[in-house]
Amino acid sequence: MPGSGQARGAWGWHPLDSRWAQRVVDAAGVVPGELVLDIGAGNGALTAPLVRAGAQVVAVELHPGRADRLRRRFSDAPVTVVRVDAADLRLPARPFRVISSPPYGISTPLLKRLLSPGSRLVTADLVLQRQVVNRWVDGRAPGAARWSRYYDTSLGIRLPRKAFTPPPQVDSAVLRIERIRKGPAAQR
Ligand SMILES: C[S@@+](CC[C@H](N)C(=O)[O-])C[C@H]1O[C@@H](n2cnc3c(N)ncnc32)[C@H](O)[C@@H]1O
Repeated sequence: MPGSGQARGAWGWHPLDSRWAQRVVDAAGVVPGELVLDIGAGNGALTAPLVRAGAQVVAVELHPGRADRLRRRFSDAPVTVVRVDAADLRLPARPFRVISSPPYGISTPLLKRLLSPGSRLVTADLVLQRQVVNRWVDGRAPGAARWSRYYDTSLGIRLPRKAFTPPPQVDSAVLRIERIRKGPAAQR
């Protein structure tokens, strides 16, 4: 499969209700001017409250129609829309945050990428399947021995199924990741 986003069914989605999107952004505590990646931005459910919070947003969206709609919707806002597979995303060279509700099917490769050596990730607030969040919080996720030296993980807000339309079959929560120490390449 050329990119995880092109897997069968990857375009099926569960957009976040705008009130829940606002809660996710409020809980993340954005400081105006921060660089925030919204990965799998869809129609901009999280992008909109991020803009209101004063973030400089990079909205990553692979679907061509959704990427076009994002460009039109946020043409007057500090939003850069990037149409790319999240698996191939080039990470910013300066410190950045991620606040996103990505497709659940790409959670693991996305997290591996964000936590890879040299990443300037400062925090991530990711809406994920609750089981996946538990694995990351309990230190059972792949590569924990390495990344847990540099990052803390914790359970953020829990989202009821009705926070999405249509409601998914699984429970969701925010996985909060915070850098505690600079990684080897980031120290240079
Ligand atoms: C679960 S939806 C969430 C949309 C939006 N963040 C929200 O909360 O309403 C995930 C989005 O990721 C996009 N997507 C799917 N695979 C992708 C990939 N590999 N790279 C980037 N975006 C992808 C889908 O088109 C969809 O818009």
